[in-house]
Amino acid sequence: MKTIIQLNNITKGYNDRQILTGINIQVKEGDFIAIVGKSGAGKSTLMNILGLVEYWDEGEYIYRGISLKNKYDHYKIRLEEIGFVFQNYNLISSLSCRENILLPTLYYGGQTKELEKLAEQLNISHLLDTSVKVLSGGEKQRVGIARALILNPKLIIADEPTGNLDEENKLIVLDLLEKANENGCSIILITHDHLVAKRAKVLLELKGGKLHEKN
Ligand SMILES: Nc1ncnc2c1ncn2[C@@H]1O[C@H](COP(=O)(O)OP(=O)(O)OP(=O)(O)O)[C@@H](O)[C@H]1O
Repeated sequence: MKTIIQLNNITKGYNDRQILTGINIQVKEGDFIAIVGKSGAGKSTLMNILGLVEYWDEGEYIYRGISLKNKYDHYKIRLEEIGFVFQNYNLISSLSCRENILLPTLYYGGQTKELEKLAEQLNISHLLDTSVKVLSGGEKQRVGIARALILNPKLIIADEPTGNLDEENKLIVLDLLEKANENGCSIILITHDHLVAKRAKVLLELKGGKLHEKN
């Protein structure tokens, strides 16, 4: 399988405090990677760097064989290749589900997934014209996943996607991520939940600013 992202010895600190001390990871096509680690270990920081929303200090970020320049906005890769899912959903509450899902397409004239079909797969067709304000957590996260998938990303980066969900909705969201993975989308997620971690193909722990394989 082809490598999408490779990080070599990536470091990151805030105010002289080193958070990531040497991150090495390869994200390949078809991967489903879970990252666990204590609170404050730097998991979100790592995800933000992987998703090109935050800069790194030292080390190399290689995207599909090309070494990316630090301190440069790689918005095109972020927009066209990566879908984000968040624990607190990050939906715009004044908009409907349909409008939220279509947000990434406003800046992009390329190939999008058919909204109706996607909504059907995620079982939110009946909610498309409803305000996201009135949705349950599980429904909100399904809208969040639809928004992440609308531009056919190659990679989904999910920061605690099931953290706010009850058991039933957790399983629904996990099944949806697994289905996206079967359809060729690589997944990398952070979780505190061992059940979620077990469903991933690769489990890594962030500890002491480095990633360690965990079985
Ligand atoms: N923008 C920032 N400026 C200063 N410090 C920051 C910033 N972002 C994160 N930190 C610090 O970096 C450390 C790692 O934060 P991060 O959110 O990556 O951890 P985490 O492993 O995701 O934690 P949690 O599981 O609690 O969400 C924390 O001590 C945090 O306070």
